[in-house]
Amino acid sequence: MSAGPKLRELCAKVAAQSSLSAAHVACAQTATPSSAALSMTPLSAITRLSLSRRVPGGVNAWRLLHACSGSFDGAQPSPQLSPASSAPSDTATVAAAAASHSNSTSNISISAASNTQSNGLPATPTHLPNPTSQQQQQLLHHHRWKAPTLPSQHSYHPQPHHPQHPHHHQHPHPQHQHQAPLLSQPFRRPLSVQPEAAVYAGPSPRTARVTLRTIRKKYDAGEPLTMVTAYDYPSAVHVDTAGIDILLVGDSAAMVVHGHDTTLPISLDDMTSHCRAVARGARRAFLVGDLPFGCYETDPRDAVKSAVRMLKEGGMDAVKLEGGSPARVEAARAIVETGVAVMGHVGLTPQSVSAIGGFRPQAQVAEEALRVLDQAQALQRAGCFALVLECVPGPIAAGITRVLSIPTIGIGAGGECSGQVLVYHDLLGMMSHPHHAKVTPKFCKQYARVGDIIGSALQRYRQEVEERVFPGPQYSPYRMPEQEVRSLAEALRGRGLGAAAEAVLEEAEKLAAARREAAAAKEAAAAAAAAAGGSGSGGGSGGAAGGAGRGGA
Ligand SMILES: Nc1nc(=O)c2c([nH]1)NC[C@@H]1CN(c3ccc(C(=O)N[C@@H](CCC(=O)O)C(=O)O)cc3)CN21
Ligand SMILES: CC(C)C(=O)C(=O)O
Repeated sequence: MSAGPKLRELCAKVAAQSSLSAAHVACAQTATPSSAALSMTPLSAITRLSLSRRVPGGVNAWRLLHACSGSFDGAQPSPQLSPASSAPSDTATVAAAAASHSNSTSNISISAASNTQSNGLPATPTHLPNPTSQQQQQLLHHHRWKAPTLPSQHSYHPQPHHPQHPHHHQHPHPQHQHQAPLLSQPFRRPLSVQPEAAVYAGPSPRTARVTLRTIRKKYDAGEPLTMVTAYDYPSAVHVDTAGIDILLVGDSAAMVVHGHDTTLPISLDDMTSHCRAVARGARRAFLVGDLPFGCYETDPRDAVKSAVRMLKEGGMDAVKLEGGSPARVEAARAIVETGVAVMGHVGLTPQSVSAIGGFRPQAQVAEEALRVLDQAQALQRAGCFALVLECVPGPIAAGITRVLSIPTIGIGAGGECSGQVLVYHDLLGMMSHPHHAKVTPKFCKQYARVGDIIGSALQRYRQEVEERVFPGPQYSPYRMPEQEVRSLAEALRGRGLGAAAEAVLEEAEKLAAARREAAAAKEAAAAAAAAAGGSGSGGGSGGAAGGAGRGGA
């Protein structure tokens, strides 16, 4: 199955361009019969797949190539190999070139020996048969979820992500997969109509998920726990990829997402919907779903039912409930006894806003502080794995944290808690408009002013549309062959639609002229770069030339 020296040479080029060691790109001629039998992938299939889908950053092409070239050293991908760099798409391009050079029937094989991670587990699919590109894509989807999870780890090093294309991925929830297939169905079932470009699938998961054990280890080691709220897919992706330990689908969604003034109106149905979206976006963080007002207070059995829904329908790992009164402690105990992890919440409990008379700081007198402490201890005895302490003075939080043997997660509770939580929109400065300033609590630090960025982007878009700057030729990608344009114009005239024919011809000519201009500018830039660099890589200008050719009127 020798593919000839040309393919070998091009494979070396693939390795060079992608910062892979040449050994990783094992060509067919070096494969032993057994490894060859294990892993034959027609490169032409990769070519078709990677070129047929215009995925910015070449994410999918990258993954395919990854799958076909064996594993990289160790479990962590090198930055060059992440979709954040341009290397993947280059790699795909060179691989495509290799395929066409060595004719489309050449095979590339994977060295079976190299296809394990440093933990000894298989890294990526070793066997890819010879299906259509669509089948091949599905196959990769299938294999992706077989990626092994590493043992629990403490320190998390966020991997570089493509800035515009954060790792989109479904939530694998491996433990659900093994324990109860039913639980995982809404989150991992591939769409029956799988889209051509699996942009939302992202690279295969490589990081261990945060579990109760991870949380316990961090707590025991005195390392601060991090928690942030998320309410939908993009916020979950952001929080998760930032390496936050715990992702809380908070009932603050009622306020920051739905625009209510309190958290009371949100329903359990709404919350499970938020949870599902979050579960699809998070792959590492421990997921906690807030039980909304009214779904757990009446009876411990209601509490259990609601909690079970949060896991079963919402894909959460645990639930949170507010309050430390005896009835709440009973509810917490009943849920824990059902086998669902519970996070408690004392201090300011926003669901009691009606009784409290506002979102006020709590436990500012000793007697009240002792009551909060009693509640915290009762919740711990009921089996809660952690507690949120909200809006209490730092010293009270410090005392409670010292006395408990489960972690406290503070919000407006000073720096001595075992961890901290903030609302996503608050810390990002999403609501920086003065109107919202009054609903952003004093304890929130704004780490950005994302609301300003969003506002100015939207204004620029509006302006460009109003001035007909957008879309322009650059964002008008769909072409019609010259011949077809002429036929269309003729047909339109035949129907007495001369004005429409004029419009067709004018726009076609305008776009063609813009393409010619762009191609000329690209060639000039390439020439200048070659003149300046001397040993430039001489980037392919075939596309530009083709464009100019097609555009010629
Ligand atoms: N965006 C947002 N961030 C939050 O932290 C948050 C929510 N929403 N919704 C649910 C609860 C409500 N929270 C809040 C909301 C406001 C204050 C606040 O501004 N308190 C004032 C006192 C107000 C009063 O006395 O009435 C303060 O000075 O702390 C505190 C916590 C915390 N949670
Ligand atoms: C503020 C946090 C702790 C919360 O409960 C929520 O976001 O609903």
